[in-house]
Amino acid sequence: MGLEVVVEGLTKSFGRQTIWRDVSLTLPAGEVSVMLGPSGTGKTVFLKSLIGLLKPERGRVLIDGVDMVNDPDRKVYETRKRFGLMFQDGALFGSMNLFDNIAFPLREHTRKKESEIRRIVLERMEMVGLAGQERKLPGQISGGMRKRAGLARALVLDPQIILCDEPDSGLDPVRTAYLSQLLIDLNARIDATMLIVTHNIEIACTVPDNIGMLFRRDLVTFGPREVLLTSDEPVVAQFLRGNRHGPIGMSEEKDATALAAEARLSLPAARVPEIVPQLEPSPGMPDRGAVNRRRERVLSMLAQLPPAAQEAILNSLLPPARDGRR
Ligand SMILES: Nc1ncnc2c1ncn2[C@@H]1O[C@H](COP(=O)(O)OP(=O)(O)OP(=O)(O)O)[C@@H](O)[C@H]1O
Repeated sequence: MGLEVVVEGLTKSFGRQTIWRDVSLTLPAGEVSVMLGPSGTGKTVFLKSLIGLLKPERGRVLIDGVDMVNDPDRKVYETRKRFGLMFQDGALFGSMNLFDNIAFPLREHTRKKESEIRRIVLERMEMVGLAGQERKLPGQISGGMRKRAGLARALVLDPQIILCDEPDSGLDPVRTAYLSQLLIDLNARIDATMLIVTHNIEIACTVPDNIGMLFRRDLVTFGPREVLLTSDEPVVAQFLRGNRHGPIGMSEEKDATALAAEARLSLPAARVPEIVPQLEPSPGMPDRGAVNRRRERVLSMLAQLPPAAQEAILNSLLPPARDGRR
């Protein structure tokens, strides 16, 4: 099963620019979480801090007893091997074919025989729908295929935690829907803890068990998906609706004058997305182990959640009616 990731009081700056401060959250073991946030709010910096590639000034990131911020490099390096990382562009080597790209971490970090490497690489390529494409170069395949190749490479060392940085960037809506299903199927198959950074509302509404959001140097919220999806926080509502009106501006924050002018206008209400059911694994896939664990966890915290989130959670636990509605 995946590992729990506990983040406590994390603060990161570059020089005088504070990226975010005092961020605390727990990625529950084996569950899928999404981190939302407008461009430039430090989502990628957050991912890099989890794996110890960037060092926040304050706070801890605890994974199986190792603190990725403060422990010696040797321990951090060992724990990093338990992560699988999927970067925005797949981060493939352009001169290597897909097989060699995906085999790279195995050849670099293990002493496995070539026959074993071949078995693992072909299995992971099959998992992400790339069977038969081993000899293609990254330049000869589509962006979506490159992303799936990046995902296959992230899987070869059997990671217990998978971090995906904007897996949907550059994909059309149909390919994004396939990718969402692939991420859920993957979670069902390997039960890894997953954190996906994205701007994509479709992914946020259908894939994760938990959702968080970074804005203006703070973690606005992190918790069961129903909390953010029913939130009436202006920044959350604006982000979910993809609306110009609200605290998020072109350069991340609007100044007080612009906000006051907006408040004086009476603006048409934008469409509020409904809570849609979370994706389930494809037919033939195992059930997700995370579902039962999450149900117990969320029910134990129910009384502390806002009323709208409580209602949405209880509705989601009801058996579907004959017409498929809850
Ligand atoms: N190594 C670095 N040195 C200095 N500043 C950095 C460094 N890495 C990131 N930053 C700054 O940190 C801020 C957050 O960047 P980050 O890439 O994490 O944002 P993001 O939320 O992932 O954005 P996007 O959604 O556009 O990818 C930006 O202002 C960026 O310029």
